[in-house]
Amino acid sequence: MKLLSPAQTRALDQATIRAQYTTSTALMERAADAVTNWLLNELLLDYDTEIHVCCGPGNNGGDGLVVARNLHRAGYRVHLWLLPAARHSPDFTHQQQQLPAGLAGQQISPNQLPAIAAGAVVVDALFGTGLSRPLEGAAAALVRHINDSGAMVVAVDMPSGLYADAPQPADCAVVRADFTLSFELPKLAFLLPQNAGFVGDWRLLPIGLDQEVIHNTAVDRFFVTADELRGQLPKRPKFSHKGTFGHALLLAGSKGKMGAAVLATQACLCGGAGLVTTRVPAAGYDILQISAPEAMCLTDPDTDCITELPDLAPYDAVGIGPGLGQHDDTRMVLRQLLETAQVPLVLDADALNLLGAYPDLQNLLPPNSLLTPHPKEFERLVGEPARDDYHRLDQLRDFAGRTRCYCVLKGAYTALAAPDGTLYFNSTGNPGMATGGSGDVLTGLLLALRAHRHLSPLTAALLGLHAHGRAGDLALPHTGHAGLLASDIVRFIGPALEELMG
Ligand SMILES: NC(=O)C1=CN([C@@H]2O[C@H](COP(=O)(O)OP(=O)(O)OC[C@H]3O[C@@H](n4cnc5c(N)ncnc54)[C@H](O)[C@@H]3O)[C@@H](O)[C@H]2O)[C@@H](O)CC1
Ligand SMILES: Nc1ncnc2c1ncn2[C@@H]1O[C@H](COP(=O)(O)OP(=O)(O)O)[C@@H](O)[C@H]1O
Ligand SMILES: [K+]
Repeated sequence: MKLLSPAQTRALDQATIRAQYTTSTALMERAADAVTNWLLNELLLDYDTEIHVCCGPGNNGGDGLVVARNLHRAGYRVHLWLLPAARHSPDFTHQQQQLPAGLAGQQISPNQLPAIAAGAVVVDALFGTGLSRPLEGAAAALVRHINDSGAMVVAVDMPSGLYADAPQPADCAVVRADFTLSFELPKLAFLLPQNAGFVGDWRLLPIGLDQEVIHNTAVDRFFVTADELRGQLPKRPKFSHKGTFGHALLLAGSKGKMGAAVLATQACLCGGAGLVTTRVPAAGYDILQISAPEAMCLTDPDTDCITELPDLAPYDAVGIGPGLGQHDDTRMVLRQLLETAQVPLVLDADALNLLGAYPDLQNLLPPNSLLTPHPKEFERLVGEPARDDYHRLDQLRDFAGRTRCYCVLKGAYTALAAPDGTLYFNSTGNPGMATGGSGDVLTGLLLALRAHRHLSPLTAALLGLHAHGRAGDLALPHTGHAGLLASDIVRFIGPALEELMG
C-alpha cells in the first residue's frame, strides 16, 4: 500500500470524484457511513451510550456532521459540538444544512467545554489531513479536555492535532485516540513509535477511492501487506535438490552468546536454505552440532571468538553478526569479509557495532548488502542520535543511499530503506517478539532468502521481514505474548513462508 502525503490524498479525492462522476459531498457521505458502520458493528455502541461528536471547520468536521446525523437518525444519544471558526469548508456548510431539527450543534469555547462522562464515546472529527499548524485556543482546550475525560475516543481519519507525515512541536495538543479510523490508506504517522499514544489501534475503512489513480500516484514509501507479497516466493520445483536453494555461511557466536548462532542457524535452515554452514568459536562445536544437527559446523581455532575467515568459494550468501562479539581479531575477519566477498552479505548485531565503532569499514560494504540494526545499533552505525522518528527515517534513507545497501530499522512496523531511498514498512509482528533472540532469527531467515538464487535483494528482504513477523503472529496463539520465545518464531517460519509461495 502506498503512503500518500496530505496533498496526494487531496488530489486522490478530486481524481476519484472526476473518475466516478460523483461529488465531494457524496464521497464525504461514503466516508462517514463507513465510520458509522464501524461504530455500530465493531464498537457495538448501545442506545444508552452518551456519544459526543466533536467537529472542526473543514471536511474532517464535515465527516463528523454526517456521522452525528446517521447516529441520531438511528436513535442514539448524540451530542454535537462545533469549533468556532472564521471559515468553513463548503462541504461542512452543506452538511450543516442537512442536520435534522433535533440535532442542533452547540459551539464550544475554551471556558465552555462539554461535560463528557468517563463512560462516553467521543468521535473526534476536529481536524484530519488538512491540519496546517499546531492547535491553539478553543481547539487545543477541547483536545486536552477530551484527553482528560476518560471517555473512549474514536478519531476520524487522524487524531486531531497530529500531522500525517511530519513531526509536530513538543507539547502540542493532540487527541489521544483509542481507535483511529482512516480512509483507504494508512498515514506514515501511524507507523512511528512516537505517535503510538495518539493513534491507538488504527483501522482502514475502504471508501472506494479510485484504484487507478492510486496506482498512478508516485510515492517513495510503502506499507507492505501480505496481498502484495503473496506468490513472490517461487514454488519448489518437483525435481529440486539441496543444491537448488543455495548454501549459506553464517559467522556467529562467542563465549556466552552461542545461542545467537544456534537461533540464526535454525532460522536459516527453516528459511529454506539448501545447505547451511555455521562457523563458531571452538567452544561452540558441541552446542551447535547438538542443537542444529542439520547444519554443518566449522570451528574457529580460537575457543571463544571468531578469528579466521573460511574460504568463501562454496557459499551463495554470508551472514555475520549474531552473538559475534567485538574482539579485534573478529574485526579483522569482518574487514576481510567486506574486502573479499563476491556474494550477498547480511550484517547484524556486533558486525554492525563494529561498523559503527570503525566507520572506515563502512566504505568497504559491497553494494546491495543487507544490514539489520535495531534503533540503538543504527545510532551507533550513523554515529548520531536521531531527533525524532522522522529524522531517524531520513538517516536510514541517507545511509542506504550513501552505502548503496539495503538497511532495516527493526521494531514494530520494521522499516527497510533501499539504496534508491524508497522506504518499505513491514506490516506483521507483535510485541511478544520483543524478546532476546528474535533479531538473530531474522538474520538467519534473511540469510536463507539471500542465498536463494531467484530472489532480488529487495524481494528477499521484504519476504524475510514479512515472514519473520508472520511467524511471530502464528506462534502467538500457542504461547501468549509473554511466553513467546525466539525459538517459537523459528518453528513458524515454515508455515509463514508457505503462505507467500507462488
Ligand atoms: N480520501 C479521503 O481521505 C477523504 C477525506 N475526507 C475528510 O476530509 C479531511 C480533510 O479535510 P480538509 O482538507 O478540509 O481538512 P481538515 O478538516 O483537517 O481541516 C482543514 C481546515 O482547518 C483549518 N486548520 C488547519 N489547521 C488548523 C489549526 N491548527 N487550527 C485551526 N484551524 C486549522 C484549515 O485552514 C481548514 O479550514 C480528511 O481528514 C477526511 O476526514 C472525506 O470527507 C472524504 C474522503
Ligand atoms: N513490538 C513489536 N512488534 C513487532 N515486532 C517486534 C516488536 N518488538 C520486536 N519486534 C521484532 O523482533 C526483532 C527484535 O530484534 P532485536 O532487537 O535485534 O532482538 P535481539 O537482539 O534480542 O535478537 C525485530 O525483528 C523486531 O522487528
Ligand atoms: K480527526
